[in-house]
Amino acid sequence: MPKFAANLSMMFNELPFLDRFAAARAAGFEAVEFLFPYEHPAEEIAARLKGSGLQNVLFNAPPGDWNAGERGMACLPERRAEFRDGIKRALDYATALGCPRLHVMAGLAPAGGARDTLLATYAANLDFAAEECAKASVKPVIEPINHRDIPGFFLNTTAEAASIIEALGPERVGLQFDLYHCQITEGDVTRRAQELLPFIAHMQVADTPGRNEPGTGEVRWDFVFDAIDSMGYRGWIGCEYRPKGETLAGLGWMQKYREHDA
Ligand SMILES: O=C(O)C(=O)[C@@H](O)CO
Ligand SMILES: [Mg+2]
Repeated sequence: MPKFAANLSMMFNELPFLDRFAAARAAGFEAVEFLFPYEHPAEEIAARLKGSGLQNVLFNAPPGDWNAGERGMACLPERRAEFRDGIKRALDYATALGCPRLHVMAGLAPAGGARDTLLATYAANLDFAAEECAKASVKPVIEPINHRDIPGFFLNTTAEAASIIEALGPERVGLQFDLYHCQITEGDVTRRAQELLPFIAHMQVADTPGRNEPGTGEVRWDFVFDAIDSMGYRGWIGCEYRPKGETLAGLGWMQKYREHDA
């Protein structure tokens, strides 16, 4: 049975961030993910997790100046020191929150930047992240992102991600397989999931093209989730979608997975 985690950066936006934990638990979730915890003390988030009986299964390393458009810095040669500091900061949070996965965003490829240099920086930074994460029993994950949502993002395809992971060692760095991005960039999502299964350490989902709940767009999710389950994926699937209306009203698609569980 697929296991779904609520993405608290996108879901339950009717509430302030810290109140979304209890709301997710009341809606039946047992796990949550979010983009960035850094505006809140780790102890405060840990208390919300404990108080709601939730586990935190994923969050992101500091991305640089998000409001200025930055989307990570792992591929940026001149940001290596900042990248390293960010990984250490993220691991302090991961330790406090008991979180097993850390999403390390590649960043935007600078105009005119030589791809070989960016790739070498990306690999070296991920190697550093893998070393540090291993000490904290955390697995860093990388995610190919479509060019429509983040134009210029350095990592776009699952093939690129797989070749980087293969070089670094799939036991050290995993794939964050976001079916929404894959459907936009590549399609063929169940075949991709099957081929990439040995690399996948976390999944995320939203329907396409609107990035809303499963069932609001073009994909037949019953088929996809059954296929993912049958192929033996037992990790978390983060609900990284923007609810079309109120979060709770849009959770009908999950009902059959809960009823099956009972
Ligand atoms: O956008 C996504 O997809 C993510 O998973 C985020 O972590 C990065 O924007
Ligand atoms: Mg994602």
